[in-house]
Amino acid sequence: MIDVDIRVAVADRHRRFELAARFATDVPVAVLYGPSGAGKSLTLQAIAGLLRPASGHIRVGGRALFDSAAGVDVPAPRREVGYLFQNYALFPHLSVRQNVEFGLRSWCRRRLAPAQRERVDALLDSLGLRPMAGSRPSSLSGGQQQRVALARALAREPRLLLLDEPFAALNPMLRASLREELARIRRQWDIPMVMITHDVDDVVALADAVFVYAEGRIIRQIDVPGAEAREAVRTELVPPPAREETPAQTRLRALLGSAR
Ligand SMILES: Nc1ncnc2c1ncn2[C@@H]1O[C@H](COP(=O)(O)OP(=O)(O)OP(=O)(O)O)[C@@H](O)[C@H]1O
Repeated sequence: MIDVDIRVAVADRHRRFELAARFATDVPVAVLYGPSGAGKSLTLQAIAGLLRPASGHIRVGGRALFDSAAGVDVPAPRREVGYLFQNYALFPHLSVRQNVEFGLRSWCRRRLAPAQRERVDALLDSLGLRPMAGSRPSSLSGGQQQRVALARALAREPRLLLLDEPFAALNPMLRASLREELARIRRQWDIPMVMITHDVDDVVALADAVFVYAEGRIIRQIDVPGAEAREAVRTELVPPPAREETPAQTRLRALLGSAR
């Protein structure tokens, strides 16, 4: 179960944004969906421990990661939450294997334990990365880089995986195959996921519940209880038909037309 109820304010010199996100779910794949700038990434950052809410709580599997009333704020590295960033954020000077092993090493523990080595090998195999384990990320395709980032996020045995638009940088054909791969990986490693996407096809393929954002709030929850409900979500998420043209729009269209 993931249980989030947070209020966060971010501001720079010119603007301020307030997020008040609240959702609780125990589905395998929860999707955060909504327009750009609605507060989805800030929600993931707060869950990962990269952004401190002003108040509220974040609980994963019954464990409090943040609770302002109880004074709990578990540091990011101890949250056991994997985070797959939009741009993968791989280390360019490390090989594929070193990237995957990165989170398992520390300054005092240079060698991996046998169980950790086994997990890294299993992840490299499972994601088809073994042949390129010694290569640098720059020599890999976008889809391969995405798999390295996924393997790295899974290597530390997270209790929850956060994915911020994991397919955004990929071409449509690759997206379709990586969606299937992600669904398989999720089942194989049995890890719940919270994923941001703008792509209704991602929602249809993967989501068990959708939380719809607008202007810093979750305005709607759509449950996807089974395979037959999947396609129905598409119609729920399609934007409403355009409103009838206003008189001002008609004038503008006429002006633009006559200017040609
Ligand atoms: N440090 C900051 N200072 C000021 N505003 C910020 C800061 N970080 C984020 N914002 C603003 O907060 C709002 C929500 O940002 P967020 O990244 O959560 O949006 P999002 O829903 O993930 O959008 P997208 O789908 O485009 O990634 C945006 O308007 C963003 O510009």
